Amino acid sequence: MSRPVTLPPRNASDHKGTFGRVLLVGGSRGMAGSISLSSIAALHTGSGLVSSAVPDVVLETVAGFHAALMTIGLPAEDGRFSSDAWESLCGRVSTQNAIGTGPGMTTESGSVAIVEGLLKQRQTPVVLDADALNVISSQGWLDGDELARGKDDAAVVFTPHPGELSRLTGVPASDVDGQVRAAGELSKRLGFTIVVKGGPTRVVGRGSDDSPVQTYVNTTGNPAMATAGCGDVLTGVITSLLGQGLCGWDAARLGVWIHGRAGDVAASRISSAGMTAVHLVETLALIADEMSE
Ligand SMILES: NC(=O)C1=CN([C@@H]2O[C@H](COP(=O)(O)OP(=O)(O)OC[C@H]3O[C@@H](n4cnc5c(N)ncnc54)[C@H](OP(=O)(O)O)[C@@H]3O)[C@@H](O)[C@H]2O)[C@@H](O)CC1
Ligand SMILES: Nc1ncnc2c1ncn2[C@@H]1O[C@H](COP(=O)(O)OP(=O)(O)O)[C@@H](O)[C@H]1O
Ligand SMILES: [Mg+2]
Repeated sequence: MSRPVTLPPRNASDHKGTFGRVLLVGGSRGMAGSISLSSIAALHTGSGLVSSAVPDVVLETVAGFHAALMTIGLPAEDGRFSSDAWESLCGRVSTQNAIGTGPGMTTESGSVAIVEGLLKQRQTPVVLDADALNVISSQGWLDGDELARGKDDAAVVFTPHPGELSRLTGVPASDVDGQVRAAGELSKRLGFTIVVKGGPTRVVGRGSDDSPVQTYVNTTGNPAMATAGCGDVLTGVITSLLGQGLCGWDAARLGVWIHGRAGDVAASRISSAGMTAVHLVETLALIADEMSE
């Protein structure tokens, strides 16, 4: 198996705290499934403690998807985060080993405040996906270098699909090479790791502060994964691996590898046309040990 990096084996003395406390922030009325998939994916790839912070109106729905999940209801308006949601969330940020945000959260004012708050803090590693990326492009936050990460700052990982990457960089989704180049420039300028999703997925970033920006081409995954929610699952996987102590570059490479591997196993056990993101997230639990030494 050509895993890009491995996790250490579990020791007899390990406890849930050993494997990280992570938080997934997102969802809205109508898109409660997205952040639930991310959260369950984090549980199924080894995180010790997983919480979902969601608009209060969808708390019961999200909690009902998985008994091991903890849920935090944040202030909501019209089914989505209201502008004071960040105020309720910000005190929890430093208690987490990693945070993933974006799936299903819309780009309204409550989400803008959450994404801004998570980008301004530099202590907790973050994964930004879906509407979190759409907020960043609509606000023009990548225009300057204000968000650039230094060597003591926690990792930032972006997980755009080609449509989201086009909004971030202006390079059309049809220009795959141009998108990877633009992601490389962004990564070099800001110090982020960028997952350019597709078939195949590429990870652009650097392993350490002094190494140049590199591109890793993933070897797993298939078009059976072209079904709603498979990207939401990836958000949770990478968040989980950051929470287990991997750097952005390693978490993203191992994350896309195990995610694609689960997609390959699910497609062969179910069917290419019939597998869904629910099958994908269930399969992750069956094969998660393939990430370990
Ligand atoms: N169960 C749930 O709750 C789920 C909720 N979800 C939530 O829905 C929200 C909207 O997210 P989204 O990704 O569906 O829509 P959007 O950001 O408008 O992107 C689509 C645009 O990009 C373009 N595009 C070009 N190439 C592409 C490519 N390879 N892959 C994908 N797109 C590609 C594409 O072009 P076209 O298809 O027209 O060719 C189109 O113009 C978000 O909050 C998300 O988290 C989902 O996660 C699903 C499960
Ligand atoms: N043809 C394909 N080959 C390999 N992987 C794919 C293919 N189509 C989709 N995927 C994978 O599925 C995921 C889709 O992500 P995304 O578009 O964000 O979905 P969603 O927002 O519905 O969850 C990505 O990880 C992508 O790499
Ligand atoms: Mg997505």
